[in-house]
Amino acid sequence: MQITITDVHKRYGDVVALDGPSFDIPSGSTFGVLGTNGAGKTTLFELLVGHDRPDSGRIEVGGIDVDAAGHQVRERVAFLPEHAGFPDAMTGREVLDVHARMRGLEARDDRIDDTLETVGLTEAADRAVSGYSNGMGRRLGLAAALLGEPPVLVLDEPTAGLDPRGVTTFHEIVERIDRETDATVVLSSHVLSEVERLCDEVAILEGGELRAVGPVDELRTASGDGVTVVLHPAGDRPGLLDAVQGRGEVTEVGDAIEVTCERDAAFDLLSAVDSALVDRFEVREPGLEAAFHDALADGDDRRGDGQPADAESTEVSVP
Ligand SMILES: Nc1ncnc2c1ncn2[C@@H]1O[C@H](COP(=O)(O)OP(=O)(O)OP(=O)(O)O)[C@@H](O)[C@H]1O
Repeated sequence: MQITITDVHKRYGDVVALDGPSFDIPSGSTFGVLGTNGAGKTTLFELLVGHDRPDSGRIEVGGIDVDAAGHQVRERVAFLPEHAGFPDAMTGREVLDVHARMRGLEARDDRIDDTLETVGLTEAADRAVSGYSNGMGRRLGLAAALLGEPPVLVLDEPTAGLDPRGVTTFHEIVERIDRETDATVVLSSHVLSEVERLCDEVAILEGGELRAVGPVDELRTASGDGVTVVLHPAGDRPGLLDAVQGRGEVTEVGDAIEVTCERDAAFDLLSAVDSALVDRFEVREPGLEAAFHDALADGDDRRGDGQPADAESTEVSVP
């Protein structure tokens, strides 16, 4: 089921949470929403699942406007919020039974058994949720979302806080959903390797704006490889700046001068400077991480500050 996001704006008081992103999420894809902290990912998801309304713009799920027909959309879209809680005294099976009844699902017992199996909670189904680990709780949340076999599944940072084994289990479940169903899965994550593994396409948000969107393979290739040469000038700094000018992207970072260029141009750059001034090389492989940083840097350039984004705003986990 295709999702279309068109020029969506949302403010909370003075804070602009979404500033007009427009993109399509193809039917049946696994789609990643990436971004810095506060980029607007959760806000977008809250609007997408009909929990909140945009100030302007439009989100359509399978051609239906979420704002105009939220109840129809809620039947099609299941949401795993970042922090899903369950009553401690209930068992996993009881939690799913309540969810199934609330949605008026038929053949509840069979569906619950199947879903418990899908998320690997069959053994723990009749234990109280209070004894579940963090990862089991997340899988129970996913099971609740999956019960009605939704055509759209929205997962907000589904693996945040899970240990490596929990993360792997979650990845395997999402991959199985991708393989075995036609569901459109939309997930957010700060873990770029996770998005690279699971997602066909991604959108990159920053400050509520869309910075990049497209198939993971294309973004990865477009990012290209490159080399950053870090120079420590001794004495003639203007002369060194002159020598590197036009040989790459030149940035002054404290005392250092950093020049980023394509791999093939690195030899010309190095022959233009005294090798004693070269502090180190950083070789960048093409990949989603490079694409992510490129997208944020493009946004900085458009804003005209020319500075790399600050440490907080570029926080991403790259295991
Ligand atoms: N209910 C709210 N009231 C006030 N401000 C809000 C509210 N919800 C979100 N915001 C603000 O809107 C901006 C976008 O927040 P959002 O939670 O959508 O970002 P995010 O990309 O999900 O961030 P994170 O990666 O840290 O979870 C932030 O500046 C946030 O502080």
